[in-house]
Amino acid sequence: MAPAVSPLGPRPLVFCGPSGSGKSTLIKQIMSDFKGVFGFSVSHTTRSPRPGEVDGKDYHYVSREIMEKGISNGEFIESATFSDNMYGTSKKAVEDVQRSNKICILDIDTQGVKLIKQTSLNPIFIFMKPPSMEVLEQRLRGRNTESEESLQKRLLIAKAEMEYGSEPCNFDIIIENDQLDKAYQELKEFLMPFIEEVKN
Ligand SMILES: Nc1ncnc2c1ncn2[C@@H]1O[C@H](COP(=O)(O)OP(=O)(O)OP(=O)(O)O)[C@@H](O)[C@H]1O
Ligand SMILES: Nc1nc2c(ncn2[C@@H]2O[C@H](COP(=O)(O)O)[C@@H](O)[C@H]2O)c(=O)[nH]1
Repeated sequence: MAPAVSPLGPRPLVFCGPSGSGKSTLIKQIMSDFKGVFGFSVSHTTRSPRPGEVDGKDYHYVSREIMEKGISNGEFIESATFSDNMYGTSKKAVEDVQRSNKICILDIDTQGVKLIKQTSLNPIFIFMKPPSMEVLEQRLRGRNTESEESLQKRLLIAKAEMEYGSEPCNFDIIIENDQLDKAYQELKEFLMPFIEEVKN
């Protein structure tokens, strides 16, 4: 049975796309330009924090044991293993944002998207596409957050995610993130009706 999610507040947004496609960059920009409109669903993960990441803001960093316990207690809407680490969206993370009447933003992988589609959350699905696999690799390397092993795993997963992203009807919009400004304008234009609804 699909997990129950309370239909609170505005429709959430699900951002998906290969690691390095620019999801966090665009999410941060839209949240900063429209303060008070969006709230981020802070996921749980078993991966270690990167320099600059803040516990409770970027992720809830937890042990595998805690994560597994939470999942078996039914605390998560969805969860997945991505490149050897566990990630998951707790019901609380989404409900906390929805209760404040903000648009809840989820940043999740394609496994999570498939699971969310089986719930009553009814979000808008946005796929962030890099201009090419070569550019994706350059950007991931440039971010300097991954070991060579992790980078190769992420690039392998990216191929499958690109296929899922390009299948018709899996996403409400596919945004190619080539020039950052252009991708941001496209995102902003798409989201404007939802932003206006929350502001009014
Ligand atoms: N249009 C762009 N042009 C050049 N660099 C970009 C562009 N968009 C994002 N980047 C850079 O690419 C890197 C990856 O972006 P980002 O971290 O936002 O990706 P992500 O999709 O959130 O990745 P992950 O899923 O691993 O968290 C960052 O260093 C970011 O600054
Ligand atoms: N299914 C889920 N995927 C998630 C969640 N939080 C993040 N992610 C995705 O994991 C990868 C890797 O993220 P990173 O921060 O280690 O680079 C990326 O695709 C995220 O979108 C989640 O709660 N559930």
